[in-house]
Amino acid sequence: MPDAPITVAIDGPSGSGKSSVSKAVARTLGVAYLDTGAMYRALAWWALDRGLDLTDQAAVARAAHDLPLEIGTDPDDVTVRVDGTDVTEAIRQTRISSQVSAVATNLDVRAELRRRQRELIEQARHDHGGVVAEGRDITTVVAPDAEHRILVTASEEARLARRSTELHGGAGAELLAATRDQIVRRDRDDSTVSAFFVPADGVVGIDTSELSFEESVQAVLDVVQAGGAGLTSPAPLHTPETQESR
Ligand SMILES: Nc1ncnc2c1ncn2[C@@H]1O[C@H](COP(=O)(O)OP(=O)(O)O)[C@@H](O)[C@H]1O
Ligand SMILES: Nc1ccn([C@H]2C[C@H](O)[C@@H](COP(=O)(O)OP(=O)(O)O)O2)c(=O)n1
Repeated sequence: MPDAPITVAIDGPSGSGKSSVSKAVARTLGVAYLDTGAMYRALAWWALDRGLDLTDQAAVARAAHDLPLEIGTDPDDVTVRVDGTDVTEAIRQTRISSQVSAVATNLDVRAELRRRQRELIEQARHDHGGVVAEGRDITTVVAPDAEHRILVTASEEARLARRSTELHGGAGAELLAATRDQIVRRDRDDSTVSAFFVPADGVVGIDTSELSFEESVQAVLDVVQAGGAGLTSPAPLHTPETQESR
């Protein structure tokens, strides 16, 4: 645990590596991990489960206020529950990925989830000495006062190849085409409400296109340590075998 509470805010487009890298960084620093994208996904899942039309902005905003969400902030147990149902796997389905932007571009939804995210960050700082929080607007809107702010990017080509390999086990032409909607179209929609392609003032950009997973984790840790994480004894990096992917 760090000497003084830290928040590491990490943003980036889909497939840049922010979730897997953030989780590994949280483990290494011994702090909590907050996947804010999982909160938008959980709301999309719940709204669909209740038969809502995701384009009905008022109904989805009401659902955001009522959402009975429990989200784990332990990097080794990122279970997401909605009204007691474990939706950890279900929220990663293509059905959700392809529709979640309709929820994430709803400004009333964003205000409510932002409020919850700030509470979770404060609680993690108090209970666990800090948090690595990742998403699209953490460095700019949710936690602009974070001790460390990083934008993780990668070329469109690298991001498509990673997601295709993760979802379909390969990155051939057909598989890349099938993945395009989930990366390119979704980022285009999401970028209408958040700026996550270019680092804002004071945010450090890390391009992972040419980096291995371990190098990406190290690059983030270097930024945190250069900024003074107040660590007593950093834990060793996790080996590739223990890396979790989604
Ligand atoms: N630097 C990297 N090099 C190669 N693959 C990576 C790298 N970072 C992440 N990955 C892999 O790419 C996939 C997408 O990463 P993920 O963390 O889910 O991205 P994001 O949260 O930005 O959408 C995962 O399978 C992950 O293991
Ligand atoms: N802070 C955030 C986090 C995610 N979102 C949106 C953007 C995405 O379409 C969804 C899901 O985010 P998630 O990070 O799980 O997406 P990836 O699959 O990692 O690209 O939520 C957001 O608008 N703001």
